Amino acid sequence: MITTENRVTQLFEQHDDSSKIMSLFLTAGYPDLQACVDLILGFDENGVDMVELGMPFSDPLADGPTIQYSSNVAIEQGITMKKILDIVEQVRKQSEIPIILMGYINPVLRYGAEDFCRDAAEAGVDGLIIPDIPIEESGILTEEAQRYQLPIIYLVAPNTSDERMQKIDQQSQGFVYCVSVTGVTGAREGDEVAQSVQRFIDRVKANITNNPKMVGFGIKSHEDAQRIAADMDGFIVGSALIDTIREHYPEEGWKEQVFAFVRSLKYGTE
Ligand SMILES: O=P(O)(O)OC[C@@H](O)[C@@H](O)c1c[nH]c2ccccc12
Repeated sequence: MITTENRVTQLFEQHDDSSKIMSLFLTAGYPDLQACVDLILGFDENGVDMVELGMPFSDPLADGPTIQYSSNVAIEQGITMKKILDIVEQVRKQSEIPIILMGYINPVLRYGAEDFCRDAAEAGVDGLIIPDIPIEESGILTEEAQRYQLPIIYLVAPNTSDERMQKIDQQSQGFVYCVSVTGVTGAREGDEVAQSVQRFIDRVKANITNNPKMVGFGIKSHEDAQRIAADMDGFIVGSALIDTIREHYPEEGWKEQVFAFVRSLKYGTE
């Protein structure tokens, strides 16, 4: 159990039902280090409730082309674990927005599980999502995460059985990440996501009763989000955000373009 109040826990406790919680996934160090800090600070002022900061990895098995692209940009510019934690530290000087680190286990173990959890907690990280550790293998991180009061958030997907969803719900802390489609990340065309997703959402509702539920994958507009997250606590957008950054960076006024997109995701077109 996480004992002291954590920013993620607080977010869900204090949130009223008037709107869905919006979490954005941004690759750490994309489009460059300083811009990444500026974006997160701006998110806080433009309706974003939580940030998933992606730790770039050279072999990202679940990432679609957009996120792979942003990871490659960050890696080419020399992103490291230390620099990722620096980003969080910089943000924490000015903002209390909940930040979750998301990435693969390999770089975490290379850094050292204990050192990683300690440094992450000290920098002001509020939780971890490590998609490639299943609950059965979470022992490599749980004790350390617990020691530094870092919730570990687990994922469910359409191919997760009812029974397994219940197990994951028992172990997950903070919320459960509901991946709405099987396959890699990325904005999908038309109604593809909404149509296939309802059965999954119904199973999520029946089996995940302990934790708040966030839904992600393929959401690219306010309308998508309202439809897909109707029965969820909130939604996560990654690729559509990164595509928007890619479209405008570094032209003049690029950040304002990105923030306008972010507001439209949360509130609809102004
Ligand atoms: O990009 P999308 O389709 O908007 O979905 C978010 C997703 O990319 C982000 O949360 C994520 C990035 N890498 C992942 C690996 C596994 C699960 C989820 C993720």
